[in-house]
Amino acid sequence: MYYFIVNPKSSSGKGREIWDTLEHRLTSVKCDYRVLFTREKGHATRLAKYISTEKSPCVLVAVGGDGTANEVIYGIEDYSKVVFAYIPTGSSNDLARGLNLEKDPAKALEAILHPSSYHSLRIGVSTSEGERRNFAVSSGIGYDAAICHEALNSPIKDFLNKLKLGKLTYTGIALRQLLLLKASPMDIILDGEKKLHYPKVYFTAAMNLKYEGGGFMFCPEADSSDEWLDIIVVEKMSKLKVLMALPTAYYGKHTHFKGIHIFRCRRMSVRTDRSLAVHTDGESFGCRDSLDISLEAIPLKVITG
Ligand SMILES: Nc1ncnc2c1ncn2[C@@H]1O[C@H](COP(=O)(O)OP(=O)(O)OP(=O)(O)O)[C@@H](O)[C@H]1O
Repeated sequence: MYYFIVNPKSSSGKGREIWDTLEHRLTSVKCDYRVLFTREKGHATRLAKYISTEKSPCVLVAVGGDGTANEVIYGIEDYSKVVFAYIPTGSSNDLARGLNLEKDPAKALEAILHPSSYHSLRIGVSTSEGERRNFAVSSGIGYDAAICHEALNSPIKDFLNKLKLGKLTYTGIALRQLLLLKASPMDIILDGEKKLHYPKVYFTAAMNLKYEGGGFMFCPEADSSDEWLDIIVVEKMSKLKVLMALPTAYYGKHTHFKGIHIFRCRRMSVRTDRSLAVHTDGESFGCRDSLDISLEAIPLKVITG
């Protein structure tokens, strides 16, 4: 049985239109399915929790942007009871890009109805002050999260999505946030052993997949099926240099810049002297001065083709 959790408001309202086309196909092939529409932030998590506990085993399909996929995964209580699938209808598409999923919704649906390949996706966990969030793509603190926080409430995103230029939202906001950006001291501990102190950090992100922010390949070696988190720390650069490094990150060539560090670990703790924006898969996890990141022990089975 297929359960579809659809965010009709994804990609500034286009999610509903895309779903109507997909549903036409589902009814024509007489597929056994149920659809549930999200009504507000956090609703996809509640729906996924209900389906994965009451209706499993099943295929649980998130239809929306990275935020909807994140909320659905966060709601799955027991990864061994569901197969997860994803139809991207958002603007940043980092989950689909990172897992090499079909980006065209109609083709993605065909792959889900006739699956031939699966991926064991290790899910990341961010915790802070007793709260936790899961992530499939990445979780970051500082500049990258400040961009996400602004994008979540941006009228520019709606406007550019309507012009099919949604990806530009993040570029525009990234430039604005760069002007406002203040570097912060950060203490970073990797696997409880390696202690790092950087006096002027712009951001630190734990990457489960290669891309975040709509295609920035921040950690070119990240592999979500392994037991490692790939970490990027960007520190002690002039803003002009950050501006020069950012476009090269689309191709993963930024790692040669002095001040950009890449690490691998199973656990990371970050401490700062003031609260900074935090994101999980581009969704806000508030502002925090402490953040602990690790990976779930059991992988989630994902249809990839
Ligand atoms: N019915 C709804 N009305 C308003 N917001 C919703 C609704 N359903 C879900 N949301 C929220 O919409 C936000 C954005 O969703 P999502 O990420 O799926 O789409 P997107 O922003 O278009 O895509 P992307 O993240 O790839 O840019 C999420 O925070 C989600 O919780």
